[in-house]
Amino acid sequence: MSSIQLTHARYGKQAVRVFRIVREDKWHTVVEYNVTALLEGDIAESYTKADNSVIVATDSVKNITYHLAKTSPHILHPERFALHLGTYFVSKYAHIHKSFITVEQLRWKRIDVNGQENSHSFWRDGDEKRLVEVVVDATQGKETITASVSAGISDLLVLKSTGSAFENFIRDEHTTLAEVNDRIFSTSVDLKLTYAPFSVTKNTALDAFKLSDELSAEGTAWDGNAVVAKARTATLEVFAVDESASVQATLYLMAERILAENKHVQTVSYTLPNKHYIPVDLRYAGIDNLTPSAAEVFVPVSAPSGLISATISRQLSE
Ligand SMILES: O=c1[nH]c(=O)c2[nH]c(=O)[nH]c2[nH]1
Repeated sequence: MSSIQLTHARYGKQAVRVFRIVREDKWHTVVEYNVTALLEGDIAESYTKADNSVIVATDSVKNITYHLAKTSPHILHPERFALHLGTYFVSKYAHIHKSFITVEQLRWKRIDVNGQENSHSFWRDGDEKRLVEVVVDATQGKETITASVSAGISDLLVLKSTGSAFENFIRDEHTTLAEVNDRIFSTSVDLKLTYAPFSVTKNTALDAFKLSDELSAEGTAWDGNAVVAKARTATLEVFAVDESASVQATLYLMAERILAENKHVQTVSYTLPNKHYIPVDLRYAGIDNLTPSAAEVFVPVSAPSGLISATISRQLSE
């Protein structure tokens, strides 16, 4: 008889919804996060022997998440909060060797009243999310903990009405698509940046968490709010001004600019659906709506869409 074994085990809480107000007198700042916190370690017997004595209840995982949302000085910085939370789990529990924290931040933007930012009123600025993924790895022991951080954005919907062509692709017996030198280009940007792994020290303080000066310098994962904001600007600006030969070519230019502007970013990954807009054929009415310069009425096609993705990495020797 063949034997079986547990080859992978990870558990925790997902979709922990956290809303936090930070008050500086009457000036309020708010964040809304969806947090997932998953754990690995010496937990096999909870699966194989029904032994719950190794389980930090997922309810406790949720409680720790809310506790830190109250006490962590880093709550307004999703990378820092995720690092604090992930390091806490592997530091507090001897048998937990790895934590996986993801934070999805929703967009609350301050309302402008007569050109002035209101101190306590916000609006939901679209479906875009800011994403952070942190893995805290203590499998080499609690004195040599390493953290890996990736961060980015998802669901940033963009469209340009010209400055995009698609020509010179393979034409064979399967081809029906016409070449176009002017088309609509629309995509929903998913962007992920990764940083080189770094070491963190064991930390069970619920109200403090620090990295070295070097690891918390400008442009590091610790500075993620600024890095992601800059990457977002680069994405939008390149998208807007590039005379796009294809989604692929524009994607590469965006990633190239992010790597050039952010020396601590190691890799840039984009996933870009090509959200097609098809000019309506009005020839039956004697109207030209098909030649690119005359195309004004389009059908937004929700499916299928192209799907273009790539990862662009910094050469290790750089
Ligand atoms: O930018 C594009 N890349 C493609 O690979 C592709 N394929 C396609 O049909 N249209 C497009 N557009």
